[in-house]
Amino acid sequence: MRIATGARLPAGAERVIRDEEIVADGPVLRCADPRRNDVRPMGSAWPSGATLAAAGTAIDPALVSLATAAGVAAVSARGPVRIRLHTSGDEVGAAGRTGLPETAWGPVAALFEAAGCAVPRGPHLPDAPASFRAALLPDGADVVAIIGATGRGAADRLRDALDGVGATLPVDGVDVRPGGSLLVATVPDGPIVLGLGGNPMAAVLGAALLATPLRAALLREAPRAVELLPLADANPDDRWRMLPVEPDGAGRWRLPATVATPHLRDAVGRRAIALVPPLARPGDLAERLA
Ligand SMILES: Nc1nc2c(c(=O)[nH]1)N[C@H]1C(S)=C(S)[C@@H](COP(=O)(O)OP(=O)(O)OC[C@H]3O[C@@H](n4cnc5c(N)ncnc54)[C@H](O)[C@@H]3O)O[C@H]1N2
Ligand code: MOO
Repeated sequence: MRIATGARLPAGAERVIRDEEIVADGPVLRCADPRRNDVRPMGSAWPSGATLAAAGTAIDPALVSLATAAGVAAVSARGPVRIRLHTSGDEVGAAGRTGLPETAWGPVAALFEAAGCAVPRGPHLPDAPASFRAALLPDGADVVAIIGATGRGAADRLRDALDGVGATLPVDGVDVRPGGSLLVATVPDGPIVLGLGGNPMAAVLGAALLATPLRAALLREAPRAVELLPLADANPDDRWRMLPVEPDGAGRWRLPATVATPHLRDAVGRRAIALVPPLARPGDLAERLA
């Protein structure tokens, strides 16, 4: 009897032989190999009760497909991490010669979104204590991220606002540049607060550094190995650097010669962001952050 691939086994049949394995001998169909059998018994892919993905596995399209194949109609999941993202500073977005165009929210949001986070836009925060105090109020966001105001300048109200709500700062600056001026604070009964350096490149690189570990910690994901990129160029700097990088087409990754922080010129078209060790030489490895 002829059946289509994937059809149910007809009642009484014992074997399924592929069309190309069959030799027709008049009305009789013969199979050269007597062991050949293409029946796929129900439940043969994995034993009943098997764990198909460990707890803490990130949900990706393959996992959704696998759950569907296994007849699993619902899974319980954590996330996505909700990051309310604000810009700050009186000069940012202001009209006239003192104003600067706002150029950091979009790329920072894109980075957090690429890491699987939901990124609602918070209001722009003028340099006034009340605006920063309001931003720290809980509203269901897991994280409040603020671009700018990490510094200790007269206009930087974030630290005062954090003091006012009794926040602690587990991270207050990271020895890496650019973008090392970032801070991470926890507010009692409130959100986690990220302060990202205000220069757009600093904000983007700081977000790249924090996005994946933050998501992994908040969602209690199973730890995963980092991705390492072999470098095509040296890092002459004796400090850690975060840099937009691009493949050289021969298995290594090129570093930009310079990185300006007030704009993203040196990030345009770059396929990854790497954390490059001090004095790295060509062939050394750098962690891929994004
Ligand atoms: N006395 C010192 N001042 C500064 C130093 C320093 O070492 N000593 N470091 C500079 C560096 S590097 C950085 S990064 C910043 C970090 O300070 P903040 O995080 O408080 O950043 P802001 O002062 O708010 O902004 C810095 C710069 O970026 C512009 N900005 C801010 N937000 C945006 C936006 N959304 N779009 C476009 N541009 C933005 C802002 O106008 C400032 O020009 O501290 C430096 N100062
Ligand atoms: O440290 Mo700033 O973060 O270099 O631009």
